[in-house]
Amino acid sequence: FDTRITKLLNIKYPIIQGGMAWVATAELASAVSEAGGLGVIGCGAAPADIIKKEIQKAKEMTDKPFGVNVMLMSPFVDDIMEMLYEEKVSVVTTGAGNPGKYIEKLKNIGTKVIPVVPSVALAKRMEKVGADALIVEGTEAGGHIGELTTFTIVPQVVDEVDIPVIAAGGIADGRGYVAAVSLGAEGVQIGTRFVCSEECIAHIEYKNKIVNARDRDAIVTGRITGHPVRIIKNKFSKKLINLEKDISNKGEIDRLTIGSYKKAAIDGEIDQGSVMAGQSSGLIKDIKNCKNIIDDIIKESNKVQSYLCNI
Ligand SMILES: O=C(O)COc1ccc(-c2c[nH]c(CNC(=O)Nc3ncc(Sc4ccccn4)s3)n2)cc1
Repeated sequence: FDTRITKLLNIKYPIIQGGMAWVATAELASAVSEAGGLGVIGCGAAPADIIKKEIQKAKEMTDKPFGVNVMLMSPFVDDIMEMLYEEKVSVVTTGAGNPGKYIEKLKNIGTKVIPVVPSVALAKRMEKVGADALIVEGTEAGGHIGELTTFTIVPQVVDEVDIPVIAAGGIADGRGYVAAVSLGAEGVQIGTRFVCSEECIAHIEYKNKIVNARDRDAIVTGRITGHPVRIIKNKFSKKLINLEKDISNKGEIDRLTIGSYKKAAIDGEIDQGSVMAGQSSGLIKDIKNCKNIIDDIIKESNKVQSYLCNI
């Protein structure tokens, strides 16, 4: 499983855990890193001191590398970056924006910078401003998404950049890992699958909603506000879909969506909150610990690869 990603990040397997707001805490990140992947603490829209505490906790829970994911639409993004210049974590991933103005300072302190990009144009721009690698995320992913599928956007970016590509969006098992590598990726980022892990502090109702979800339950809302977000169908999503019939509800939709993720993910109000999850929800049938999640991906990918060698 040695790729430029395992070398760049000094990890055993090129499996990155998605840094999801609220639920990607030190417990989850350290469990993934201990299991040989890269655990990632999710900043979401939290203030810098809260994230600093999570980083300290992770440093006590594992000696292995872990990362921090910065959601660039957070009102606290500048404070978070200032704190990260001090903390010197090994990896920073970014989402929902362009991290161009922070990359140089992070790289100067030895932090690897890996932006999530949903398109070729942004991928080329990020390579030009010094990204160490790219997480190329397909529309299958949960939360804030682009419009292109993993299957099509990953090879197009691989063809256009020289830095390593990590595929994300819809990957939850060994088949997805092997498929991503076939498309030219040198690693995968996995989010929804890790929400349904024992170590993740997400509410059990949120985990069960994902486990019980079927193939067509992870729908997209917010396209009309310019912030498409993939969530699992529930009473709340039906309310959003109704509001979307009238563009004048734009502000209300955004406010409802961002503010209500905690309600589902932490408080377990899975009918009245936004249950952010990807289309891989239909593949996820159990809740298991991070070591088993990673070991099962590796075992299944070995099986798939030996099968591929014989066809
Ligand atoms: O062109 C530019 O300046 C930036 O363009 C981009 C557009 C999209 C992305 C992107 C897509 N996916 C990701 C990584 N994933 C995510 O960021 N997932 C998220 N889930 C919930 C979030 S909170 C939120 C934020 C906005 C609206 C609603 N909710 S952020 N980044 C990255 C860059």
